[in-house]
Amino acid sequence: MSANTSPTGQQTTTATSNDATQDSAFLKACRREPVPHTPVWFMRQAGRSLPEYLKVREGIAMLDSCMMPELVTEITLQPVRRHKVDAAIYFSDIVVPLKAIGIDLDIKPGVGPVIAEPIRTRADLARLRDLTPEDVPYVTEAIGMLTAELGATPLIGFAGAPFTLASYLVEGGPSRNHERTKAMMYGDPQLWADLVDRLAEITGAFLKVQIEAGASAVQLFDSWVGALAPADYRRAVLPASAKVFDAVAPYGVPRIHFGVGTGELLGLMGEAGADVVGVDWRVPLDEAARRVGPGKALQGNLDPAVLFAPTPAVEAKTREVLDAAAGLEGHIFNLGHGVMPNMDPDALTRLVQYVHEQTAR
Ligand SMILES: Cc1c2[nH]c(c1CCC(=O)O)Cc1[nH]c(c(CCC(=O)O)c1C)Cc1[nH]c(c(CCC(=O)O)c1C)Cc1[nH]c(c(C)c1CCC(=O)O)C2
Repeated sequence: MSANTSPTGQQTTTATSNDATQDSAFLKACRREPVPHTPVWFMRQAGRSLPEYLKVREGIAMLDSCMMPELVTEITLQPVRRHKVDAAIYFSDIVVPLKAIGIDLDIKPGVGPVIAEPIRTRADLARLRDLTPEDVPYVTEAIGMLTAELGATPLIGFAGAPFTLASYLVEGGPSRNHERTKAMMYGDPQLWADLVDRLAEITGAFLKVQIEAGASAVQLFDSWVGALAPADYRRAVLPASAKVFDAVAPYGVPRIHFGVGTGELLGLMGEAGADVVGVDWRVPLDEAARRVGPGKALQGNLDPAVLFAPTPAVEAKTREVLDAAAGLEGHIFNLGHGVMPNMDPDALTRLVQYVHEQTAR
């Protein structure tokens, strides 16, 4: 590692300045440079299906675990050791920055984030104060430990995008139809715009903390934005997501943008400012590339449920993904959404090996 100067003028020692990390297949693919093999990582690879994860998490609540740097380091490293994936993703959750600024919330096992007092009025907005690095000291500490341990393997930082965070905050928890969220978006456009703008500020600040600490790429999860039509996305969401990407642009680290059911939004999600667009399994990657347009890498997109089929079927479906990606300038292999809790970890390890073998150049 060597010292470099961050856009804020501070001297930092980060993984972004590590030549071996910069030469990794993952970062090369993000930059659309030639790679020795197609890089692979899995959304939600940390935790969930790994017995060693369940063991270290025993008796520790999800949100508490996110604030324990040594535990975060161990959990983040587990899938790298086991599966030999090409990148690590920082173990945390999209609601951590909200908790850090004082929003009363919890992550309920089997349910997801639950907000004690939802954000529904202009007065409620005042509870969404700015986030500073001092609010999340455990993030800086854990990422420092991680980049030292990871060596050449890049660390991906992440955050929830304004729409997906707003949905949890307005609904008060997980939602199938996002009724209250859309009611605010259509019924009080100014309040909605102010809410997502506030969330963009917080999210941008949270990603900056992760990059300053040593993350070499960031992913913005807009998991539930596929619920919107393109015109509504363009008007009510794109400006806020673009603000997040603009906030981290000066660092020059690759920015990945992902959502589920976003086939009709892929072009707009690229326009919001991503360098890499994540694609779920519903759109083949060659078609996704046409929708996104030139100048961006793609990430995806094996249907996670395929991992429950026998190995020959997994390999056949993986081959389809690789064939569709053959003409792309930059491809990062991933699932079309996250690892599921009851997935066989060995199937994931075999999948990494298979993609590496099939794409060795
Ligand atoms: C929508 C969303 C959330 N959190 C996240 C998203 C976006 C990704 C996506 O679309 O899947 C992102 C997330 N959450 C978690 C990570 C860490 C990295 C990783 O797992 O690889 C990441 C990247 C840990 C977690 N976040 C959560 C767990 C499981 C809880 C536990 O292990 O106790 C983990 C490992 C909890 C959580 N948190 C959230 C949900 C829907 C859940 C699942 C609830 C459940 O089914 O139990 C909100």
